[in-house]
This record gives sequence, structure tokens and C-alpha cells, in this order.
Amino acid sequence: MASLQHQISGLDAEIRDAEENVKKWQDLRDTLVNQRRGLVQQLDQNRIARSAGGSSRKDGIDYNAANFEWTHELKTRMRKVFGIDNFRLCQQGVCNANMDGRDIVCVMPTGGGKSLTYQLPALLTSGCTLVISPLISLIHDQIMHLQEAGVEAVMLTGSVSKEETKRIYARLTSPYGISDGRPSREIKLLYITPEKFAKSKTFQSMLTNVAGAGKLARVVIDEAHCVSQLGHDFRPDYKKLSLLRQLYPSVPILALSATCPPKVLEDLLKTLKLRPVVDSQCAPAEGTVYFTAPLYRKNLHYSIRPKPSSAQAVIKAMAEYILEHHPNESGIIYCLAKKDAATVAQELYETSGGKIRTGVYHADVADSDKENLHKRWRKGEIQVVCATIAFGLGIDKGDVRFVLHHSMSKSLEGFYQESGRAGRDGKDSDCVLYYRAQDAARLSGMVCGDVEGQPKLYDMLRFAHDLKQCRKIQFANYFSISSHVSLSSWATEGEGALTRCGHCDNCARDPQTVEEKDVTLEAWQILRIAEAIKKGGGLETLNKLVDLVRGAGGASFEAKTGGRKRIRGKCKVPEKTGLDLEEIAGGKVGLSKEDTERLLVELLMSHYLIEEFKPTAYSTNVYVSPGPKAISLTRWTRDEVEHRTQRPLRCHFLKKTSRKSKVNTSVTQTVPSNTASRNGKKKTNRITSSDEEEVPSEQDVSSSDVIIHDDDEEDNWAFSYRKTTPPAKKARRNEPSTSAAARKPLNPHDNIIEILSD
Ligand SMILES: Nc1ncnc2c1ncn2[C@@H]1O[C@H](COP(=O)(O)OP(=O)(O)OP(=O)(O)O)[C@@H](O)[C@H]1O
Repeated sequence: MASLQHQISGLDAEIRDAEENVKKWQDLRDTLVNQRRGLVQQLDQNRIARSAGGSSRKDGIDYNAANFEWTHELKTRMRKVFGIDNFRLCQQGVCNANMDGRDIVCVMPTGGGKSLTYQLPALLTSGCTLVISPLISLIHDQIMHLQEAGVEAVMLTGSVSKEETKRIYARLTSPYGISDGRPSREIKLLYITPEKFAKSKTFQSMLTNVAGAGKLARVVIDEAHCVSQLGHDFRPDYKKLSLLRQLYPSVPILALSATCPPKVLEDLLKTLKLRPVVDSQCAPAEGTVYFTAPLYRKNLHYSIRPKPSSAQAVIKAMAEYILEHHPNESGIIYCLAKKDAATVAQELYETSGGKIRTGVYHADVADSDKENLHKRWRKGEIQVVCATIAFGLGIDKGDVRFVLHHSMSKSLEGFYQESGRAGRDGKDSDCVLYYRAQDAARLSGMVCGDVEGQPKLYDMLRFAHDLKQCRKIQFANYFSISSHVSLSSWATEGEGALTRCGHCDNCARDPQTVEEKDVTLEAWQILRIAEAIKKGGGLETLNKLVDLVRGAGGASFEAKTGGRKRIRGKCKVPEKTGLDLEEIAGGKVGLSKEDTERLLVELLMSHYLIEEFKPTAYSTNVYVSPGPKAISLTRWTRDEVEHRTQRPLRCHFLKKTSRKSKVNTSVTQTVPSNTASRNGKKKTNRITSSDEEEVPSEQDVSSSDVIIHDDDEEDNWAFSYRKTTPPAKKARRNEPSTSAAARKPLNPHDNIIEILSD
């Protein structure tokens, strides 16, 4: 009993002691918090005082102003070292916030000029700026540029020898920039990959020394959206960058990205342990200064071209296009798969008689070959890189004059990013997508396992199918909904976000070349046939269904669930079931093959048809069957359909000008006028096609589509763009640009299948 009492008294004494200590620590905490508050206020005052004149405001700092104490020096160095005369987009603001030691998030479009926002301040501040960049090729590129400009930039990647690494460590950590007993210039920029930071403890502790000595000026994270698992480019090694704030708490962080939807931004701030964002125009002393630049790039000319059905004809079309519009200019061709990239590269070279020198880039290409390819491409020894999407993230080649898509991207985000690798120097460049509805099926099989794979693909398809709406407005509407990007991001000086660009294919297109057809009967026929196949235990691919409804290939289908018969006692083949098209659908569908394909895809997008996926050992087969809305049409008789007892379905098609081409027949196509020549004359592109199918001629180029060269054209980011003339454009310009139609987001019925509702 006595011993228990004794123990309790002992604990009471310890508790009192602990409470006293808690109080002491609490007091210390309060003092520190007050001290910190005082310093923050002082910092605020200092910052405001330093931002002379109009840049300071009572409630914060306007980092976009041009009257900071370093403004003159920034501009002078920019001209001298980088040969750049003027800042563009939000570059100046980011440089200012950088100079002021702020944490920053900067979202600027691909090619916007993000590198300058840290390279320039790095030259003006003492110490070293650490740049974390995802691609070795990009790092090589940047180092090469910087060294050419006389900037002390180095990298620490796998290809750097142990001796060189040691030397770099010594240079970074020695107090007077001495290496090997000799004085050396201070390293201004150090590039590493996220892997290096995540995996090398030696590197982390070396950096702790550098930071401790006050010589780590800043950490820059390129492609910072890769930090977030919520984005589409998540990289596990980026996750480790959360250690940066922990290990080097006083070193400012600059996160750069070309794409950062709000949920990704939120996640990024949390992971990197950055404070909430503050407005760059009236920034208080604390918080992460947030910059965003307009996403719209006027110098990119978007167009979608019909893709011939034979692989050879596609290559021919591309070769013709490149030789005609971009001879000797650099470009990229994006392909869906590694094999496609290799084939396109080989065949493009051969088809052009060796005139188009091509290279291949995809994930399986050896690092040394990738590096070599990149070097040769930069030098112009290789004109066109045929690649998968593995190529491009951060590639620094400003003069890419064209990006062709051999196949559609899996999402509009992907397409925007990939095509955005054109024209990063701000000069006119073309972004051309070769589209054929057949590609939809292949892509569907590829995205079927992805979260949101199918809706994203359908958005891409809607974009590709749209023959009327300006591409800029489509992008603006799409990104404002999918990524909550403010519509104002698509505005330029003098032009609203929802004003037509005037130079994409849809703006340049003569409206007479687009035909709106009532396709109710054809849709009814397709759905009736699809239902009959389903009833008979069959399942057909999109391509096969196109043939079936057009009466091609014997109008029979295989019952997947039905019996199989032996042939000569050897192999089993599925039994075929004949389709009586006359009885089922009152005959075959009377549309051309392309138009039928197009209609089928539109029926898919509007849920009259649905896709069914069957995995095989190597891939996923995609089949098409009647969807939930099919019954709303198939319940009518043909007579009722023809006599309009239901709402009509409408679809837009390109009018054909050339008729059926025979095998190996040359077909002359005219191309959209937005591919105007540099001398301002309209061009007519001759595309030789050996396509068996009816080759959809590009829209006629009417006189109204002539593109004129803008004499005042500047090589300026904001002003370099081709102008279309002309009545057609004027007519469109007169349209109320902010009409309800223009503001409408992409939806299943926009310009695709219009259901005229009451
Ligand atoms: N103010 C400017 N005026 C003219 N050219 C510029 C300016 N700023 C940058 N550039 C040029 O623009 C090109 C693209 O710049 P940069 O590589 O920094 O783009 P980026 O935003 O990093 O693109 P990405 O997201 O693709 O990496 C470079 O050739 C660069 O020299």
C-alpha cells in the first residue's frame, strides 16, 4: 500500500514537471510565432519597398510589374545571354517572384518559354539553381544551349563519370568555388532527374551541405504535374520530391507545368508542402505565387484531314504534304504504337525517294540512340521524327514547323500536348491530324482498361468529327469543362476566347463543302442489322459491321455462341449465318464506306450503339452492338421512319468532289487553305492515292479560302499567325461569337448527330 502511494506521488511530481516544461515550450512557441509574424511583416514591407513605384500595393505585390530594382538587369542579361528582347506571357512576373525568393507555381503552355523563368534569375542570384527535369534528352539539350550561351550549367545523370561527379560535388560544396585546388566559376544551374534525387542519399546529403552554406538558390521542378497521382503523367519518383521542403526548408521552390487542373494543383501543393496559392498581381508576403498564361497559341494552325484507308496511301499523303508544305523543315509524326513509328519512318523515307530523312523514337529505342537521334534532329540531319508519345516531353526544339498525327490521340489533352510541340518559337506551324473512323476501334481497345478512357476518347472523336466549330473554341470549351481552365486563357489581345480563330480548318472551310444529311433511315438500317446480328448470337467489329450494312462481304456473320463445323475433318470454322438485308432493313445502307464509318462512330458517341470488349491473349477485341438508345429508333417500321413519325437524326459529311478512284489511280486533292504558302499564295496539294476506297476529297478550296500572307507578320508570340481572308471568314466573324452555340461544351450531339428536339 505504502509503495503504491509512493509511486503515485512520484508520478504527480513528474506530471507537474512535465506541465512546467509544456508551459515553457508553449511560451517559447508563442514568442517564436510573434517573432515570425514580425519578420513576415518586415519582409512584406521590404518587398513592397523594393518593388518601386506602381508595382507595390497596400494589399500585396504586383509581380507582373516592370519596375523592380532588378528589372533593368534582367532585361539586359536576357538580351545579352539569351538573345531575347521581350518577355512573353507571364515570364517577367515569374522572374520577379523568383528574384524575390518566392515559392511559385507557373502553368504555361508547351513552348511558352518556361525555361527562361528560372535560367535568367539564376544568373542574377548567387548560388546554384537545382533543376529537376524528367528527361535526359531534355537535360542534354538545355545544358548544350546554356553552355553555348556561356552559362555555367552542369548535370548529374547516369552518364556522368564518377570522377566528374566528384568534381561537381567539390565545386558545389567548396566555399570559394575551388575544385582540384584551382578556382572555378560558380555553377549556376545543376540539372538532375527526379530519380537521382529520389535514389541517391549521397546526393541528398551533398545538397544539404550546399543549402546549409546558403548556396542553393532555388529548386525548380519541371513538369511538376508528374508529382500528382491525380494527373495523367504521375511518376513515382516525383513523389519523393516531398522531401525537398523537409530537407531544405528555406530554399524556394518553383513548380513548372504546361497542364495543371485544379485537383492536380491542390495535390501538388500538398505533396511539395507548399502554402496555398496567392494571386501574382497582389501577392501577400506569404503563400505560393501562382502564374498562369493563356493556353491558346495563335501560331498553331489546326486541321484534320481524311485518312485514306490503306496504309500505303496514308504514307503517300503525308509525304506529299511534307514535301509540298514543309520541305526541309523539322517535324514530328506521332504514331499510336512503336511498330507504327518504325514503319512510318521507313516508308516515309522510301516513298519520298530519300528526300524526307526520318528517325524513330519510342520507349524501346536505346538511350544512346535516342540521344543520337535528338542531336541529329536538332542539327537538321534528320527532318522528321516518327515517334510514340514517349517523344516530346520537354524537348527543346523551337522550330518544329509541323506535327502530324498518323492516328488520333487517346484524349484531347494528349492531342493538345503533342501538337503543341510545334511552333514553340512562336512562328507559324501546322498541326495536322489524319483521321479515319476506323482508328476509333483500335483506340477503343487500347483505352478500355483506363479510368475515363472511353469518355476521353469520345471527346477526342467529337473533336475529330466536328466539321464546323472553330478548333480554338472547341479547345476552350473542352478545357474549361474538363480541367476548369478559365475561358479567359483562350483570349488574346482584342479577341475573346469564343471568337473564331479564323485560321483552323473549320474556319477556313467553305461552308458549301459540308453537307448536312438526314440519316435517320441509314441509322435505323444499321441498328436493325446490329440487332439481327445480336439475336443470331453474333458480334461484329466496327469495320465488319460497316461492310455488312453496305452488303459487302456476302452479308453474313459468324455466330460467336453458335456451332462450328469441321472442314475436311481438320480445323473448325465458325458457321456463317446469312443476313437478309432486304427483310431486316429494307435493303443495304446507301452511304459510301467512309460516310458509313462516320455514321457508325457517331451512333456510338450518342449511345445508339455500344462497344463490347473481349480480351484475347495479345490484345482486346472491340465489337459493336445495339446500345440503350437503339430501341427508340428500331421500334419504328421502315415506312414510319421514312414518313417521319420520329425525330430525325442529322449528320454532317464532307461533300465529295472526286468520284470513286480505282486502284492505283492518282487522285488530286485540294487541301484546306490554312496551309497557305509562305509567299501568301494559295497552294493546291496533289495527293496521289492508291486507295481502293472512295477517297474523300478534302473540302474544295473556294476563292474565299485564299490565305494571304500578313505583311505585318512578326515573329512575335502574340502576333505571329496566318490570316485567312475573306468573305467566308468575314461572314463567320459576323456571327455572334459568344452565342449560346459557341459557348456550348462538346456534347454527344454537337455538330455530330443533331436530334432536332421539340
Ligand atoms: N520571350 C521570348 N521570346 C522569344 N522566344 C522565346 C522567349 N522565351 C522563350 N523563347 C523560346 O521559346 C522556345 C521554347 O521555350 P522553352 O523550351 O522554355 O518552352 P517550355 O515552356 O519549357 O516548353 P515545354 O513545356 O515544351 O518544355 C525556346 O526556343 C526559347 O528560346
